[in-house]
Amino acid sequence: MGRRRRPGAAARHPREGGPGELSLPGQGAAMAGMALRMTQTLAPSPKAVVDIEGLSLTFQTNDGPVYALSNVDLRIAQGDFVSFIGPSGCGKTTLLRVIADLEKATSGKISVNGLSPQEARQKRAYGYVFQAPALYPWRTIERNVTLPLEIMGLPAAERKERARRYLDLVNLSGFERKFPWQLSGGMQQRASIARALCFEPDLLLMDEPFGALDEIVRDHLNEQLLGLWDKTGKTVVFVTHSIPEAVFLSTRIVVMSPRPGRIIDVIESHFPRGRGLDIRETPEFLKIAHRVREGLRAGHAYED
Ligand SMILES: Nc1ncnc2c1ncn2[C@@H]1O[C@H](COP(=O)(O)OP(=O)(O)OP(=O)(O)O)[C@@H](O)[C@H]1O
Repeated sequence: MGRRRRPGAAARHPREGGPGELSLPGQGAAMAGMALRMTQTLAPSPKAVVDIEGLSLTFQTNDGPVYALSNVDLRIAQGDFVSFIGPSGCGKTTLLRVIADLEKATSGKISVNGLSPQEARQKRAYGYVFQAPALYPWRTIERNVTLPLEIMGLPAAERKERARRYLDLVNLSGFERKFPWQLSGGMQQRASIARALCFEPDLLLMDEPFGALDEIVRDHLNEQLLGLWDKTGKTVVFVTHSIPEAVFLSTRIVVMSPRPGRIIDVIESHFPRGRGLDIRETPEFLKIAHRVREGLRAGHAYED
C-alpha cells in the first residue's frame, strides 16, 4: 500500500519571499520529520498550466503489472520552473510523458492548459527536450530546428526567421549550416532546445537534457537555461537526478519516492531570477539541497 499523506499535512502556503529570500516551511527540529509530511498540492496560482489529480499509471507487461505512478497530485502554475527529482525508475520520465500525452494514465485526472493532454499535444502546447539531442545527422542544424515547422507547413521565410531567432537565443548563431556531428554534445543539446522552442510553446518539458554532459558544460547550460526561462517567461517542467541542478534551476522541486512514484515533498525556493552559480555556496541553497536529500532518504527508508 502506498503511504498516504498524514491528516493535517495538506498544502503548505509558504510566505512570498522577496529577492534572495527563501520559503522554507518547517524549521529546526521540525525539519527532520518534514520530508514525510507530504505536500502534494502546489500553492494556488492564477493559472494552472498543468493540473494533475489522483493520477496513477500501471504498465501491463509480460512479467506482470509495473506500478509506475501512484496517486500523484500536482499543480504547476504559469511561469513556474518545476523539477522532478527521485531515484532511478521512480517514474519521473513517465510523469513527464503523461503530461506530453506520450503515455496514458491508468486513473486520475490531468489537464494541460485546461485541455486533455491529447488536445494539448494536437495544439502543440508544449516543446519536449529528450535526454539525448535526437538530431537528424543528415540535416543541418537549421533544418533540424525547423523540422517541426516544416511539418506544420509554415512558409520557408518564416521557418528561417524562427530558426535564426531561437538559435540566437541558445547562443548558436553562426552554426546554422553545420551538421550535428560537427557540434559538441552541449551545443547539440542547445540545438534541440531551440527546436523545442521554435513553434513557440508556453510549456517546455525537459527530460534530463543535460544528464549526459560533463559538469562544467552542465553548469554553463544551466545558467543559459535559466536566462532563457527568465527572458521568455515559459513554464518549464524538468527531470533531473542532480540535487544541485534542481535547486539551482527551480522555483519548485518535486521530490518523488521509489516506485511506485509518489510525491513525497514539494519544496519552494525564491532565489532571485538573475542568480548565478555562486548561489550554490550560500546557506539558503545548502538548506534547500539538504531538505531535498532528506526527502529522497525518507522515501528510500520507507521502501526498506
Ligand atoms: N513502456 C513501459 N513498459 C513497462 N514498464 C515501463 C515502461 N516505461 C517505464 N516503465 C517502468 O516504469 C518505471 C518508471 O520508469 P521511468 O522511466 O518513468 O523512471 P525514471 O524515474 O524516469 O527513471 P530514470 O531516472 O532512471 O530515467 C520503471 O520501473 C520502468 O522500468
